[in-house]
Amino acid sequence: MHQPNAPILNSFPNTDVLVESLAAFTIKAQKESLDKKGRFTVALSGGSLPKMLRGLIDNPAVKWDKWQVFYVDERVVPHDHPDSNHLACTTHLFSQVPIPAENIHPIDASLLNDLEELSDAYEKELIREFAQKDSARFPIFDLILLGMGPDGHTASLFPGHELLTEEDRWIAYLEDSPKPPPKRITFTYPVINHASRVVFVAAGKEKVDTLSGVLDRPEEGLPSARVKPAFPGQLYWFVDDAAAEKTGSVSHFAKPKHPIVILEDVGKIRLVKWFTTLPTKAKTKIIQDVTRLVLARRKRMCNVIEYKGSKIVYRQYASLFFVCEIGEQDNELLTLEIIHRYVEALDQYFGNVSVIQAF
Ligand SMILES: O=C(O)[C@H](O)[C@@H](O)[C@H](O)[C@H](O)COP(=O)(O)O
Repeated sequence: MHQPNAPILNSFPNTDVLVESLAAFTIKAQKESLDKKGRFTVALSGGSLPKMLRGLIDNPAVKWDKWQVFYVDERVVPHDHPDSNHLACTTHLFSQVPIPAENIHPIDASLLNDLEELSDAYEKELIREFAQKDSARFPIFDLILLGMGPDGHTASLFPGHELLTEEDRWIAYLEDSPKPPPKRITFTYPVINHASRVVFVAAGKEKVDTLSGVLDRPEEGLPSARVKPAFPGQLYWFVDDAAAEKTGSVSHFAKPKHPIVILEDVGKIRLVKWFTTLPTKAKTKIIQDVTRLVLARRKRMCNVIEYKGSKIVYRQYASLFFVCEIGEQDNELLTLEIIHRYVEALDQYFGNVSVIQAF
């Protein structure tokens, strides 16, 4: 039996870039699912997540009529209650896009007084969608989007709660949620961990310690660290740099002191990521120098160029050059490896990274 795939961590300088990348990722997942089976099954969380999906609004690539949307967890309140996750998703997303109402699956608001019936009814709603199509024992969602609370909870699975060990039910309920409101229903781990893709979205410095705990010390068993989609499922993290600040898993890659540049062979800059604050003039000069030096290289030449007390390390992939400026003491072979890993990660999202349009 295969071990679960290692999580893929993406850290972005701010939420706007995160939102854009999350939308691109979702559209790619949608395409893969539609190509395979003509529909796209998605589960959404509450909290800050609905707002993070704004990159999908006005995006012609989204085939809303093919989406079937469920809620990872829901607070047991009427649909128009300010605590309702369905209301949050409707306000921030569904009311602004052409999704057919029947493709959205909220809880049955007539059952709010009976949590057992409410969760059973939601489980049946899932069964109607998934049974005989994707799965028998557990549904296989194409995409589950999760948030993470500062205590490490995800969905409505809280630290130390008995639901962390639920193995049979698809949907469980709780009446003692530490995060208000106390009454909720939630996907269980078997459902989350059977998905094809699970994405955590976490931004802000209040998540920094928890994120480091979840990624660097998963053995501590925080609820978010228990999300490990079964092979071939894949777990992704979309976070901002503020949340990733202490995470060892990215520090070697996402925190170099110098820029990373993606340059097209015709001299066009495709992407620049700075890790230091410099005046615009100085940045422009560095980019001009890097472009000139790299494009003047012939194929067989060494991939390292000395540059004003630092080193420029580059690798060419088809028409794209991936360039890093590193310090004199930094290891160029390691940098070449890091570039390669970066290209592999990009490949996973966008397909062939040599296809310029992907950027
Ligand atoms: O209904 C809920 O409360 C959520 O589904 C919950 O699991 C949420 O995703 C996290 O608490 C993160 O919330 P933030 O993104 O607001 O921090």
